[in-house]
Amino acid sequence: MKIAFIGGGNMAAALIAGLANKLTDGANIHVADPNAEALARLHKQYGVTTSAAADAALSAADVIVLAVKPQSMREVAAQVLPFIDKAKQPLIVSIAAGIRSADLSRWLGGYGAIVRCMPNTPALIGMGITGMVAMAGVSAGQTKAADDILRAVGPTVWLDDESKIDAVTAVSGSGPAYVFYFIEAMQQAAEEMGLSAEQGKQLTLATFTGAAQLAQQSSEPVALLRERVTSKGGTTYAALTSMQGSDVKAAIVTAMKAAAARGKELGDELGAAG
Ligand SMILES: NC(=O)C1=CN([C@@H]2O[C@H](COP(=O)(O)OP(=O)(O)OC[C@H]3O[C@@H](n4cnc5c(N)ncnc54)[C@H](O)[C@@H]3O)[C@@H](O)[C@H]2O)C=CC1
Ligand SMILES: O=C(O)[C@@H]1CCC=N1
Repeated sequence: MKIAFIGGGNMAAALIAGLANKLTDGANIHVADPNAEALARLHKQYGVTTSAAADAALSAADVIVLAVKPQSMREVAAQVLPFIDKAKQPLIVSIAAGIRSADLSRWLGGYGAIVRCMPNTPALIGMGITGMVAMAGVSAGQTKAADDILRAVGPTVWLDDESKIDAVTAVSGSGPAYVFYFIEAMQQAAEEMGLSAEQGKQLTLATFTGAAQLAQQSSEPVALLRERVTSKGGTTYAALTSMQGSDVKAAIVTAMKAAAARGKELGDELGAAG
């Protein structure tokens, strides 16, 4: 499979790490990006071919992954359009937050073979997860190709309704940042209570990994796992009572709804143009 990436930034690099020399040879991956340093790094690490902008190399691609910022998608669609081989009908995969398939299709002159995805950065170590949805014009073979590409970096969750992808963005797309934020807070507390930075990091990260694995492997609800840690009148009870006093759960729910609302707003704002 020949895959072209338009945009070779954080998320593209994470996807390429999972794909190159696994699903397909590095030499079968082309990356177009004006950032010469990013291209040099990707070429050195994976043997991908590169160019400073969308060019004729795209015509050979079976799949074109659009991995630029949502604000650049309309301009990038115009740059890509002349190089889409209409007879070949390559699959377009968009990973941009907010950008709706219908708007991208319009910017690509009414193109129908589009899959919209929301991956996340743990893809870099093969532990990502991606929500995805296909436009009606996507063939079964192309759906499988999109699934193969994203599954190279973790499980995929197919949606029946594109509007749900804003919720996926709020949960798993942005989610790693919430987890890192929680880790930062726990590390800060560990240090404030006299542990070294290294000890705080080790204890916090092992706790996150262990708790996540336990939740994953257990058939019991996560609330029950939480209750098992929480002895009445004990230390965990003191911490959770403090969190409830600050309404931490409600704050997290509100924050995630803000992420989903921003995804929809990006779609409204950017999709309205042209
Ligand atoms: N970073 C994340 O955790 C996630 C990001 N996304 C989506 O992935 C997309 C990319 O995000 P990041 O990789 O984080 O951004 P980034 O800023 O790291 O990468 C964007 C890249 O696009 C390049 N670029 C800009 N204009 C271009 C053009 N005309 N042609 C080719 N390349 C061009 C930039 O030089 C840059 O290297 C965004 O739409 C974002 O919504 C989706 C899921 C998770
Ligand atoms: O923050 C963002 O907009 C992107 C989409 C999901 C993660 N990063």
